[in-house]
This record gives sequence, structure tokens and C-alpha cells, in this order.
Amino acid sequence: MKYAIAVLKGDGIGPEIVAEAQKCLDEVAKRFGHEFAYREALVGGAAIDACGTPLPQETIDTCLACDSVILGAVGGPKWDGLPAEMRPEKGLLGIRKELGLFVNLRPAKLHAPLADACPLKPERIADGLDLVVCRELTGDVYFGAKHRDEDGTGHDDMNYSIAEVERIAHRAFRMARQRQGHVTSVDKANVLETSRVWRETVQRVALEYPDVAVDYLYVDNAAMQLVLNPGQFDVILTGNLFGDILSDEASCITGSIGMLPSASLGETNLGMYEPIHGSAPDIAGKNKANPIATVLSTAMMLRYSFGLAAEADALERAVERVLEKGCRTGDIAKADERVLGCSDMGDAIAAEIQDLSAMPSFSTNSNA
Ligand SMILES: NC(=O)C1=CN([C@@H]2O[C@H](COP(=O)(O)OP(=O)(O)OC[C@H]3O[C@@H](n4cnc5c(N)ncnc54)[C@H](O)[C@@H]3O)[C@@H](O)[C@H]2O)C=CC1
Ligand SMILES: CC(C)CC(=O)C(=O)O
Ligand SMILES: [Mg+2]
Repeated sequence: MKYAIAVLKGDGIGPEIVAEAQKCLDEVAKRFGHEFAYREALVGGAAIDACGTPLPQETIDTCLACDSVILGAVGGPKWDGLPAEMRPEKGLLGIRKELGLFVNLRPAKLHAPLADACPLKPERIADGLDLVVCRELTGDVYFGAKHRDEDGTGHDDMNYSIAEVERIAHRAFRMARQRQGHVTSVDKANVLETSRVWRETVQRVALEYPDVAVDYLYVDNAAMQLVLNPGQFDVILTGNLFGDILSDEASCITGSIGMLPSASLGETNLGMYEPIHGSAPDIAGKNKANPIATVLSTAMMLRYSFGLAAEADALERAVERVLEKGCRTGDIAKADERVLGCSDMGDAIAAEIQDLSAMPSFSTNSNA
């Protein structure tokens, strides 16, 4: 099959990590007999520099004309002084909104070979870590009105409508049915009106899923529980701001933010697949970034946008195998371990895909 993929590399490490993900996808295409046709478009700082805006209309049109979107990351110190509407991050928020991507799935899994890279004591991860943050992506304080008073006071309007909470809650409960059947809804309902709307709505939606266990945590407690006993979580259902923060926290339990993929989804098959991390200006251009979060994001793309489960499994298995073999970028390496560059890690994963014959559980023509 032929698939059109919009490629938004963005800024900082964005181009480096996306190049490695494409390298791995090209191996998947060869092995399984698909064609991935890439269409590059600009977003973030790169778009500001070339077109004077963080989200050109051409980029939106390209994404809408494709079957899926891969995004690297946006932002960097070069653009930090720009007004809010002109910042690179506005381009990312804008493309999520334009494509109607209100669900952001951020799975956090502790890969066994990386147990040493987890900063928690072994007893805290005795139950492992296999959770998914189901984050609402096109509402909350990120999209509310912003302004500054004449005296310099800043305002960000935080709001959630019942309909916005309902649609993300249904997605979380349906996903829990495919997993361990447990949703933890996270809010700040003891203080925020938006959170009271959130909690009441989730409680109502939960009645439609009597087979799913549900509990409710305030976000401050959730942040603590995540490091005390991360194994208690299955699906964490939460808003845009809290989900952004909790997923970065969850990522470091897996060893590094460079490990965590995400899928941004809406009502159609068109999804955007993006690592959860940012543009990492401190390591940009140095071939030091971990490309695994981006590679695993494209595995989510194969599964969710293209329905290619065997191909997604193969890509995920290839990542597992390089970790088992001891391949490590700097962020997940122990002091005495050899450190691979971003492109070496991409090469290693691509080589594992080539070596599919050594993986008896994968047929190379199951979906071709
Ligand atoms: N989705 C996106 O495009 C996002 C963009 N940003 C933007 O990125 C810029 C930098 O933000 P920060 O707060 O520094 O967050 P960041 O996620 O870019 O970096 C935080 C730390 O994690 C490290 N890191 C991140 N990704 C890594 C990878 N793949 N491999 C190894 N190490 C990695 C960085 O080197 C840094 O030490 C800002 O302009 C911010 O607005 C931040 C978060 C998400
Ligand atoms: C850069 C922001 C717009 C969002 C963010 O940090 C994220 O989605 O992880
Ligand atoms: Mg973030």
C-alpha cells in the first residue's frame, strides 16, 4: 500500500530525530512491501524564519492532504523573545487545533533492559510501569484567551466545556477496556471550577462503563503517586496542562524523556505522531539525541492511522532488541557504557528491522 506522510521536522533536534524515524520506516516499507511518500512542510521556528509565521497555511493544507503527520519538535532560544502569537509553540498548538487532534496518547513503559536508567528505587517499580496518559489536547488554559493589563498583570483563561470533557473521557474509557480496565482521572477539583466540570463529567461518563474501574486524584497527589507507586496506574485521563506535566514526569521513570512517544488523534484516521519532548536546544546539532521516542511514535502511526499492526509490532520489537543488545544514547547510558549517536541508534534499529528473519513471530508480508 502507498501512504502519504506529512513530515514536520521543526527545530533543534527535530530534523535529527525525524531523519532516524524515516530511516526505520523505510526499512519497514521494504520488508513489508509498502510505500511511504513523504511531504515536508514547515512549522515552528523554521517556518518563522522562512515564511514569517509559525504555521503557514501551506503546512495545514499539506497535513490535511496526507494520511498522517510526523512532527519532530518546535522552539528554541532564538525565538523566545517573540510575541505570543508569533512563537514556534503557537505553530504546534495551531496544527493540533487545525487537525482536530483532541486526544494525546502518551504511553510510558519501562523497558526491562533500561531498569538501571530508572531513577526510582527498584522496590518502587516492582510492579513495572505500563501506563498511558490520555491527555486532552485542544482545550484548557493552553487555548484560553490571554492578555496583559496595563500594570503588567498576566491572564490566561482556563476553560473546559462539558462536550470537550465528554469526548476525551469516552476515549479513555474505551482504551481502558483494551488494557487493564482502570481509569484514573486527574484534576484539581478542590480548587478549580474547570476541574469540577471535568470531574462531574467524567463521573457521568463512567456510568456508561461499569466494567471499567475508575478513581479520581488531585493533580498534586497524582504527581506524588507517580513516583511512589507508578505501577498503580493504567490509563491516566487528564487535561492539557496536567497531562503535559505528568507525562514528562512519567517519562523519566522509563529512563529518559527521549523514550516516550505520542499519538495525537481526532475523529478520523489522520493523526499526528510526535515525541513528547521538546527541541532540546542544549544537544541540537550534536548527533546526541535519542531518536527512540520518535521511532516509537511512528509505530503508533502504523497502528492507529494505517491499521498496520504487524508492522508496528516489528518496529517496537526492533527497538526492544537494540535495547536488549545494549545500544544506548547518552540519556539512557550508564557511566561505563558505550554511547551511540542519534544516527547510530537509527542505524541499529533499522538493521534489526532488516533482520526480521531472526524474529520468527513476524511475517513480512502479512499486510502487504
Ligand atoms: N512538542 C514540542 O515541540 C515541544 C517543544 N518544546 C520546546 O522545546 C524547547 C526546549 O524546551 P525544554 O523545556 O528544554 O524541554 P526539552 O524536552 O526540549 O528538553 C528537556 C531536557 O531533555 C533532554 N532531551 C529532550 N529530548 C531528548 C532526546 N530525544 N534525547 C536526549 N535528551 C533529550 C534535553 O536535552 C533537555 O536536557 C522550548 O522552546 C520549548 O518550548 C517543549 C516541549 C514540547
Ligand atoms: C510546547 C507546548 C506547546 C506543548 C508541550 O510541551 C507538549 O505538548 O508536550
Ligand atoms: Mg510538554
